[in-house]
Amino acid sequence: MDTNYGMEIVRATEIAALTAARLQGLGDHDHILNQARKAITKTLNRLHIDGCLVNDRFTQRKDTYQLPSRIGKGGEKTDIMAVALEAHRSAADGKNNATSYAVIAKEGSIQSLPNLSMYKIVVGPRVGQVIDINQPPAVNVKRVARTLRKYTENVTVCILNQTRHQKLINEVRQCGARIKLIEGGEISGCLAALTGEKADIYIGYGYAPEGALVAAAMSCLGGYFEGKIFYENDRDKREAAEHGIDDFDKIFRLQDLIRGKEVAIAATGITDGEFLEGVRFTSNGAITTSFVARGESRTYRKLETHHFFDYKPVF
Ligand SMILES: O=P(O)(O)OC[C@H]1O[C@](O)(COP(=O)(O)O)[C@@H](O)[C@@H]1O
Repeated sequence: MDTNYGMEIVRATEIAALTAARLQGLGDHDHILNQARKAITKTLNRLHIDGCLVNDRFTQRKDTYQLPSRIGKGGEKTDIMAVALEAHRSAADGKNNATSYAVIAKEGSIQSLPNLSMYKIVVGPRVGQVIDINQPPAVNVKRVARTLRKYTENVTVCILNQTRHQKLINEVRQCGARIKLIEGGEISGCLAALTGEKADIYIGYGYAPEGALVAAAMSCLGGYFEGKIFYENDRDKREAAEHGIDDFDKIFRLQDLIRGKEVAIAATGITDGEFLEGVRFTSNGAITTSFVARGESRTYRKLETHHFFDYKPVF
């Protein structure tokens, strides 16, 4: 891509984060999600791109504001993913881990995925390709421990707090590793494992489209990912086939989800999370924490942005 779009899309995640943070804790799940989606759309639409929206989990969901299928003012053809507000229930309930994400990539390079569950294992570049999704969690945790030269007891496994993860949680407990249980926001849990700052490995079910976003981050930061779509019935398989998926046992890895290095990702924290701090309001504005990364250069920026509402009339 001709432009470093990372610095452009971070403005959109910042605006979505500021918008959502204003509604944090008010308890209205749909409203906060819709407002964040409107805000990110407005800013992304100012970009000089002809962006094709892919992997929006809320497409066709009734009562949810719909992002347009083409984004931008026109220009370079790109793919674009926008998760205006991940963990919207957490944000509406005033809980942790709500984050805004956007990804821009060369046209046709992002795999379109069905709106189905995906089991994922994510590790950072210091761990690399030692994991195997077909092995039990304890085996993978022990491989991570060995590679990082840590005692298993000192390995931190990030898991979403869901009832269907109880077996996983028990197995990890039995092997002695530490657990970081998060209430929502699997992407931020995966990114925590990628950077290795707050977790060493992420394991568990989430949505398939989120897998592509994690893969985009991995194209920029390194790391290793394996994901398997969970099919409950033939209808799920037909849905996957519409996205060009015909191998229903396929293990998805980075190169299956993001083709090439021409990708940029931005994220801004809304509530405090595993990966980024949430929005902090001040007497005259707010401070946001974001990260921006680009696949081609692997440059990774962490930004603290000071917003002054006197000069941002929309707030
Ligand atoms: O519990 P479920 O329905 O499998 O949902 C898992 C999903 O929930 C989340 O934690 C939060 O989802 P939302 O962004 O829709 O609020 C995602 O990160 C994750 O993919």
